[in-house]
Amino acid sequence: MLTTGEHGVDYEPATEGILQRWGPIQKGPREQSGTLSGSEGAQRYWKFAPAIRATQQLSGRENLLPHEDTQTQCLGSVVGSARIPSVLDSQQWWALIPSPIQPPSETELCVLRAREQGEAPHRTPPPARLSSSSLLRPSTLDGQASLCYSASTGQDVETRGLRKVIIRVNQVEYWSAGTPAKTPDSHTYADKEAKGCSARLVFLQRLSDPGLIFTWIWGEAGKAHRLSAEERDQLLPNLRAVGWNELEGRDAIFKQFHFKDFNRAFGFMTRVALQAEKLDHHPEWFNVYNKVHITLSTHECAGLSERDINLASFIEQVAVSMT
Ligand SMILES: C[C@H](O)[C@H](O)[C@H]1CNC2=NC(N)=NC(=O)C2=N1
Repeated sequence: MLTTGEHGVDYEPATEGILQRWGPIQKGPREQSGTLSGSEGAQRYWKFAPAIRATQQLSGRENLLPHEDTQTQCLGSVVGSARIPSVLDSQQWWALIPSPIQPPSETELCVLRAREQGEAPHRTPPPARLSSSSLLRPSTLDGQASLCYSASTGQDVETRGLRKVIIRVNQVEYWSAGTPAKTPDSHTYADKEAKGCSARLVFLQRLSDPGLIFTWIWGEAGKAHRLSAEERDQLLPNLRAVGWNELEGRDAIFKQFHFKDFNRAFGFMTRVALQAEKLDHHPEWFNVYNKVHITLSTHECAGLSERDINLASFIEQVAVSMT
């Protein structure tokens, strides 16, 4: 849908909450939109208006003036854009500009469809070339949230281009204070007062870094609960589509993974193990040579909980990056 902006130039408004491919991140000094003048300025402003507005929404700051001098690209959610201190100047702001050129990839479409069906995990895992994908969603915070991500190479996240991760809970910014020299590979936000708050996550990365995958995982502060029939209808189809099956006689899900060799199988298990420990949620598994069989269930509630769905989704992403 095209909308006519204040300056009479058409632009496509951003649709909040929908995963889109973003164009170059435009870096610029803080400026008021009033300093933009002439048709070219207006055109550029309105072309970028959705992203700029999203930036304002998120940052609570006034307009940005984008200009093109960076190779950096980003995939993200239209939940907005992020205030990203650049390497050069921590006071600079960044805007994420949605690219009108590239249509969404099949994977993104799958993610979109999955989201439409209730924001369940990936239907199709992201291919290696896709630099990012996400279970990103504005969500209700239940006291604790974890953000984790994995990279397909052993390089640390900083060299892979991640600059900043921001989570906002009720407009308050968490996890973004300062410019970390190296972003840790997971964050946990925990606040029992935050129950029922809405939270959003924003991230950036360079397009040249394939395989860096983010998972946005909502943990639970309280006791795990067995998924209701309704929750299962919503969450399980996407996992079934990628080979997870419910066990008979036990409330658990199961999948067999095959890798090229033991190295990959064990690398996969190592990464899953580290994440499992972080989440304090552990798989039951079996490995022989290149095969890994995994069963997920939550002991605490003697059945399937959202923790299993989240862990399965993480496991999927790791498995894809190993093949
Ligand atoms: C004490 C510890 O937090 C619990 O035993 C955790 C550890 N890992 C777990 N993993 C699984 N799959 N289910 C659990 O209930 C569980 N509980």
